[in-house]
Amino acid sequence: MISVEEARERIAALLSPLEAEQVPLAEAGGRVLAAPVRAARTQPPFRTSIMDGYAMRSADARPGHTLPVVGEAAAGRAFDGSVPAGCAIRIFTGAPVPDPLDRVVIQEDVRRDGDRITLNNRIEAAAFIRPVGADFETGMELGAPRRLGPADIALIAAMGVATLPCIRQPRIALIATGDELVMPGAEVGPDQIVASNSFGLKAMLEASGARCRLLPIARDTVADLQAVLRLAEGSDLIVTIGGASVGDHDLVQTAAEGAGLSLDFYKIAMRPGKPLMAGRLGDATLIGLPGNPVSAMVCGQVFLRPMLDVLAGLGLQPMDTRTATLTRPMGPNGPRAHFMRATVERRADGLHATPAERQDSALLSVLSASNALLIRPPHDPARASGDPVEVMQL
Ligand SMILES: Nc1nc2c(c(=O)[nH]1)N[C@H]1C(S)=C(S)[C@@H](COP(=O)(O)OP(=O)(O)OC[C@H]3O[C@@H](n4cnc5c(N)ncnc54)[C@H](O)[C@@H]3O)O[C@H]1N2
Ligand code: MOO
Repeated sequence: MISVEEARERIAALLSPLEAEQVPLAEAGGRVLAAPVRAARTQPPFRTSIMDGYAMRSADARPGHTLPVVGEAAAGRAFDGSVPAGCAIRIFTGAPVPDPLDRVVIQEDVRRDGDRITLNNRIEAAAFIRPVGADFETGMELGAPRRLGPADIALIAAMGVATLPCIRQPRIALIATGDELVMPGAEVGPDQIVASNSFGLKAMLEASGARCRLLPIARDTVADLQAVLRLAEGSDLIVTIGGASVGDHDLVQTAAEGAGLSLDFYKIAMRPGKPLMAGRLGDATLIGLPGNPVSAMVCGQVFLRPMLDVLAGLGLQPMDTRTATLTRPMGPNGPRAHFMRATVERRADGLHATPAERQDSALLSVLSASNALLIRPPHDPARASGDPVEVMQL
C-alpha cells in the first residue's frame, strides 16, 4: 500500500493542464487565468480629488483666507475653464483636479457665503489629491497562472479588460455503482439505499470550479459498468464510486481494465479510503473511490479537489493543514493514516480539535456535523489531551 502523499503525487502525474478559452469577465470569478493580462489604461487616469471640498493652489490654502469660487468639478464632469490665482472651485470626490490646482480643502474646513469661501483657522494639512497612475499604469501585468478571486476580477475590470484567457473547466463524470442504489426521490426497495456520494462529490467539485455529469447508476455487472464507462467519454476525469474492494461484486477494476484501463495503483495506507485506485482510461484519468459514503467524500477532499489545481496548471498544492490542540485523548493509530472527522473551534489561545466519537466511514451525519479532518500519521502513538495535532478544515 502506498502512502497518501505518494497517491496524491501519482494521480497528479496522470493529469495534464487543460487548454485555455476566452471567458467574459463577468464569468471569470474562480477561474484560472491562463496567460497574463495587461492594463489597457492607467488608473486613475487624471489627478483625482479624494474628498468633497474646494480645490485651489496650495499657496492660497492659508487658514482664515477668503477665496471666490469660480466653478465646479464633479465625478464624470470635469471643470474645463481656467482658475485664476487666488480663486477656488467647488470639487467633489472622484472629480479631476484641474491644473495647476494642487490642494483640496475639505468642506468641513470651510465656511461658505454665496460665491466665496473662508478657510477655517485650522485646516487639514493633506492635499487630498490622488496622483495619476497611483493604482496602476497602462501595460501593468497580472501574472498567470492564477486563480481569480473577487479582488482580481475588480482589478481586471478597472484595467479595461472585458474578456480574458482562462483554463477551461474540467469535465468530470461521476459514476455511482451498486445493485443496492436508487436515486434520491425514487422508490427504495427493502434491500436498497439511496445513492448519496455522487451528489456530495458533485457539490464539492462544482464549488471548486469543475463541471460534473452524474451518469446513470451502474449495476454490479462488468457489462453494465462498461456501458456506463462508455457514457463517460469526453470527460477529463472519470470518478467511480464503490465496487472497489475485494468482494465478489466489486467489479469496477475488472470492468475498467476490460475497457482499457491502465492501472497506476490500487490501495493506499489511508483510513478511510484504503481501496482507492487510479489509472488512465482512453483520454481520461480514472479514479476509483471506495463506496462508503464518508470514504468517498474524504477521498474527494484529499485527492479530487487538489487535482482541479493540477488540471488548471497550478500544480499540486500541499495539503492545507494547521496545528490544533487536542481536547481529548486518543489511543494509538494503526498502519494507515487516519483522517478523522473532527470539530475544530477557535479559542483565544488558538485552534482546538475534538475528534468525533464515532469514526465509522458510513456515517454522513457525523461528517456533516464536522468541520475538519484530524490527520494522524500511520503508527501515531497514543495522544493526550493538550497534544498538538494536524487538522484540515472542511
Ligand atoms: N474483506 C474485506 N472487505 C472490505 C475491505 C477489505 O479490505 N477487505 N475494505 C473495506 C473498506 S475499507 C471499504 S471503504 C469498503 C469499500 O468497498 P467498495 O468500494 O467496494 O464499496 P461497496 O462495497 O460498493 O460499498 C460500500 C458501502 O457503501 C455503500 N455505497 C456504495 N456506493 C454508494 C453511493 N454512491 N452512495 C451511498 N452509499 C454507497 C454501499 O451500499 C455499501 O454499504 O469495503 C470494505 N470491505
Ligand atoms: O477505507 Mo474504508 O474507506 O476504511 O471505510
